[in-house]
Order: sequence, then structure tokens, then C-alpha cells
Amino acid sequence: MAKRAIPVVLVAGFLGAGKTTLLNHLLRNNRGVRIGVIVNDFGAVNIDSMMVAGQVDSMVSLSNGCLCCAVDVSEMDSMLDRLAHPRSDIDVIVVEASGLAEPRNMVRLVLGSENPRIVYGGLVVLVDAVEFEDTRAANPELDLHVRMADLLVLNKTDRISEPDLRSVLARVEELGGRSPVLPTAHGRIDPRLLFDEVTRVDDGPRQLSLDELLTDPHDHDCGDHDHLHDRYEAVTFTSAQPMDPRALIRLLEDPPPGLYRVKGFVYFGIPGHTQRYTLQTVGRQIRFETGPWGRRAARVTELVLIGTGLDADALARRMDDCVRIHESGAEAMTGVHRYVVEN
Ligand SMILES: Nc1nc2c(ncn2[C@@H]2O[C@H](COP(=O)(O)OP(=O)(O)OP(=O)(O)O)[C@@H](O)[C@H]2O)c(=O)[nH]1
Repeated sequence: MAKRAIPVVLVAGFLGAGKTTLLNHLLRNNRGVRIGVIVNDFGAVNIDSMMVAGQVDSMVSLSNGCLCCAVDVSEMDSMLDRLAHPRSDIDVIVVEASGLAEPRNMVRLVLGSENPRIVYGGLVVLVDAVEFEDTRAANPELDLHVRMADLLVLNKTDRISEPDLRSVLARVEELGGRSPVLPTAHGRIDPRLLFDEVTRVDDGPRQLSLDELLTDPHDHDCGDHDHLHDRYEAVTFTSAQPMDPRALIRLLEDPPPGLYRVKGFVYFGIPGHTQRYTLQTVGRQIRFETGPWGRRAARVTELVLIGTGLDADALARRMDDCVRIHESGAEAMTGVHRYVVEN
């Protein structure tokens, strides 16, 4: 079976916004997901408590499957290739940009990569809630970075008063357009927003893994196990009726505010195009792959739509409007085929 492409998530943000803090949070709360990491500076990444199995050049291989490399952006391409080599057991790659990096170049590099084993996983831009107004006054390019983001993380909310938080949140939402904005402290976002959990074959009873032991206690000490879930919503859509390709593409190209990811299968049922269309979107990036339906799989559309601040009812109505009412010919598939990636 062909291996799934590895999403590459880019984490950017001005100096000190909390990128390394967020990365360490993801590593500690990886839920079994093997994260390959590309950073500019080894020092700050919390790998000391993980077992270092070996070191080759600037790459460290960890027993739990994480790999960390110290690179500058110009080396990123070859580092991605190394992390995504055919025998790699990495599930997701997270790149921490330096505080002064230009995210546009990194996005281009990932989107333009010829490596079929990687796929763009989104640009996350961290914003320091306390410093944002001063920093953007001195560094106007910051506004551009915020505009480019697929997901904005408004960090350090523990250090700001409620009225100031409201005002900086409004500013970031205004600059970010429709991109979801996630207020947080210490970069503690739910990793499931960025990447999927993986199911691995379990080989019987075992001791707690190092990953589980390292899981950030802060995520469990408030007595409310669902508190992380509150910050994002997932809307599930299922339809046994075929979908209207044009209507679906319109929704994906003009998504409702706050929508960050869409994933699942689509059935268009148009003669010549009845195969299974696997859909993955991150921010504005849309990607379809075609493939056969399993032998017993029902021809149905099943999508999960994930974001923050979503109006779930309005989104469900928009999805209902994408169900095909009229017969369509193959020409209706043109919009979809612009986003089909050969696999
Ligand atoms: N109070 C508070 N401190 C934070 C938060 N997030 C990060 N910090 C602290 O802010 C400082 C900078 O955080 P880093 O994660 O190193 O920031 P960075 O973006 O990686 O910084 P550079 O690599 O210099 O660009 C550290 O001392 C963190 O402990 C937060 O939400 N609240």
C-alpha cells in the first residue's frame, strides 16, 4: 500500500513569540504521532529527556522516532528529503522558522517541493499578545506574515488583561482575514488541530511509553479533560447523495471564517468520475487524490471540517447546499481536477 504523504507544518512568528515553547508542547503531547523536527537551533528544543539513539551530521535520531536537525532555511529542502525518505517512520514534520525568517520562502519551498512523500501541512504563525502592537510598529512586515497564516496562535494570553486581549484579538482577526485565531498560553494548542492521530498495531500489554510519561501535566491538571477541545470545533458531514463539484469547490475556495482543515472522502458520482476523491485542505491549500473505493465501501461522502470559532449550523447548511440536485456532466469536474494531485 502506498504510504501517506507526510504533512509539513511550518511554525513561524517574531522573535520570542513562543515557537520553541509550542514545539516542545507538541513533542510532549504527540499522542503517539512521530514528529520529525527541523529547527534552527538545537539548544532550546526539549530533547534531553528523550533517548538519543544516534547522531549523524546535524541530525539526531531519537528512539521514539523523532528526528531533529539544526539547519538554516537554505538547507531545508534536503532536510525534508532526509526526514521523508522511503523508510522513514515519521508521521508529520514540524519546521520551526527562525524568528526573523520570511515564511513566504518556506511556504514556497514546501509547496514547490518535488518530493512526492511530503505535503504542505499549513503555516502556523505565533503572535505575542503582549508585544504585538509594538513589534508590528517597528516591523511592518509582520502584518504580511499574519495575513499569510493558515492558523494564527495568539500566545502569552496569561500576560495580558482581558480588555487588552480583546483589542489585540480583534486586530489579529482583522489582519488575518478568515484565518482562524487561537488564543493560548505557553503554546498549548491541541496537536490534533495540526495533525491526525495515528493508529499503530498494539503488541499487547506494555508499560507506559516515554511519550506518555512525558505528556505535559499542565494539560491534565485542571480537572477538565475537554478543555483543549473547547478551542476548536469539528463538524462532521456525511451524505449518501453525490456531491456537486462546483458547489463544493466554491465552498473550499471561499471558506467560512475560522475553517482550518477539511479531510475525508468525496463521492461525485459523475460518469467517468465515480472513483473515491480523498480531500485534504489546510488553510487555502486544497488537495484531492483519486483512488478506488474499498470492495465493500459504500459510495458516500464523509468529511470532517475543523476550525476555530466556526458557526457549525451555518457550515452544515453550506455543506448541505453542496449535495448535487441536478445531473452534471464531466465538465463540472474541471474545478476539482485543478486540485487533483497524482499519487
Ligand atoms: N508568560 C508566558 N511566557 C511564555 C509563553 N510562551 C512562551 N513564553 C516564554 O517566552 C520566552 C520566549 O519563548 P520561545 O518559545 O523561546 O520563543 P521563540 O519564538 O522560540 O523565540 P526565538 O527562537 O527567539 O524566536 C521563553 O522564556 C518562554 O518561556 C506564554 O504563553 N506565556
